[in-house]
Amino acid sequence: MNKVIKTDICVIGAGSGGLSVAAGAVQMGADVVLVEKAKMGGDCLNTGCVPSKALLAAAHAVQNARTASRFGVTTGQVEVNFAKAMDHVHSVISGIAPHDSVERFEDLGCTVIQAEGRFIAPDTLIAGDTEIRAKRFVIATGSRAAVPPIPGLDSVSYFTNENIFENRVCPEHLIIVGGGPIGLEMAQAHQQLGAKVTVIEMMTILPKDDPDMVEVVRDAIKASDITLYEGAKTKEVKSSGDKVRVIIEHDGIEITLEGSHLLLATGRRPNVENLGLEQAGIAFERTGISVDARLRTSNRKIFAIGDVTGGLQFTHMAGYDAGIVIRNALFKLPAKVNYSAVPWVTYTHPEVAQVGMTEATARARYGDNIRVVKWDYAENDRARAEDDTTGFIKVITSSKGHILGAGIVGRQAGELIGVWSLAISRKMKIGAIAGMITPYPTLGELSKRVAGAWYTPSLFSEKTRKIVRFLLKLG
Ligand SMILES: Cc1cc2nc3c(=O)[nH]c(=O)nc-3n(C[C@H](O)[C@H](O)[C@H](O)COP(=O)(O)OP(=O)(O)OC[C@H]3O[C@@H](n4cnc5c(N)ncnc54)[C@H](O)[C@@H]3O)c2cc1C
Ligand SMILES: NC(=O)c1ccc[n+]([C@@H]2O[C@H](COP(=O)([O-])OP(=O)(O)OC[C@H]3O[C@@H](n4cnc5c(N)ncnc54)[C@H](O)[C@@H]3O)[C@@H](O)[C@H]2O)c1
Repeated sequence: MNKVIKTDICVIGAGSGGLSVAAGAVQMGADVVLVEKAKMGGDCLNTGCVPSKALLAAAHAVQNARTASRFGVTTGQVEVNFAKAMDHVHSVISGIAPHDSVERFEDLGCTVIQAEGRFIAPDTLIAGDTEIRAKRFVIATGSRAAVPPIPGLDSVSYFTNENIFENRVCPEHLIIVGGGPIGLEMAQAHQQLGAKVTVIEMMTILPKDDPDMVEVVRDAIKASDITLYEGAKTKEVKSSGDKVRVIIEHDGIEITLEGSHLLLATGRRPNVENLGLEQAGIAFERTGISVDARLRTSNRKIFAIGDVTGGLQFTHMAGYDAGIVIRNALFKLPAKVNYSAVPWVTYTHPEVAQVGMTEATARARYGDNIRVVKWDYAENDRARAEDDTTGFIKVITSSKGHILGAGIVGRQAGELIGVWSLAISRKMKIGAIAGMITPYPTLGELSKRVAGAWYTPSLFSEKTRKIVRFLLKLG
């Protein structure tokens, strides 16, 4: 006989999205049941953002040591203990884990059930031996690595984001299929930690980003000894003793690569299986659960948020979605998502950050009725002081100066994009950024200078000179 719980909100999945809804809802007075079948914290904490950025931090430490001689610092031979780098990764995860733990959520007042959730009716979920009847459900079951249909893949062992952070031996030669954010972040991390790395991308790397910015990353990757094949077809994978062979076709030529390890970083699949979506009357597609602008599924009492909806798959988006659901489910407000000011960052060196429209999107929508301004890192004194002048900031505005989008490629691009997110979400004009006082010398001055560049043609024009000369004559 199943135990029956009646509750206000039942959240399925304790990752970035589910935890945000549960924590918010319970602290605002709702009865909340949280169902998680694996580790609390989901992908971001255990197999995504946190371990990848921690590994990159270790890799950057190595790179800084290797290149310190340009500052007159002698380090001697730089040695990497790969297992200790992974210890760092896991200590960061352990440090954050209490915040996402069962104990914390139970202390907040949630009922946490550690089992797989599956709908058996439009208003009932079963998890272990508990039947949960909720006024509202929130599906936040995330996504997993997509495994492409490459012949031979089932005969070799390979990494995905789910197991690569368990590896404690530096790969001799890591072959990565996929040149998106996961592929490139892992490529640089492993290359800097001492592995030989090859990336195979079927189209172009970072296909969702501005090609001008991607060009800067491509140059950096090629300069760093990572071998990159773009427009390459992965035809077959074979094992060869303790090695893996990957046969690709590139520029009409067949190439056999031999590596010690293989990583698949070829996109994501939403976790929609075994959820009983049909029993709950929830429509879904291969790309994810279909939702309206209020994040309601086709069963209006059930919401879906984060990666499982197949939209922009970022932790901050799952968190944003959670806020929309809380307003709808708890406060009965018809809050709708607005994705016009969503930033994203790929943490390569140089970093790539984007918010709002890219130049291509803006041109597709407004034709030539836009303005594009750029400013180089090479013109920034702080970037010079730190001997890291690669990159630029690019801002796209309407002809009247409304900010439509901004992209930054270079050092700390991710830290710099925030001001542009705020500007776009608050519908600011470029003058607001140009008028801002930024401390000297900071990379933040890049934003002010690019905004200033918007005014340069009119500010230093013959017309302005005539007006100034006239006014000065008045005494
Ligand atoms: C390598 C990597 C690096 C990344 N780096 C970044 C980054 O730097 N910045 C960024 O913003 N994003 C990053 N992401 C993306 C980010 O991790 C995801 O967008 C985010 O975790 C999505 O949150 P979510 O709540 O939708 O899903 P998840 O965090 O995946 O949580 C879903 C949870 O649901 C559980 N679950 C699934 N099915 C059931 C079920 N039937 N019953 C019970 N529980 C279930 C799962 O076990 C999981 O814990 C990265 C992803 C990867 C893979
Ligand atoms: N810094 C970040 O915020 C960050 C970092 C990592 C991941 N993520 C999130 O996770 C998602 C997944 O990352 P991802 O890099 O796996 O996916 P992705 O979809 O962004 O990129 C996958 C890449 O693999 C290529 N590809 C697909 N099949 C291939 C094949 N058979 N052979 C060669 N190339 C192939 C695609 O053309 C694409 O360029 C991202 O879109 C993002 O939402 C974010």
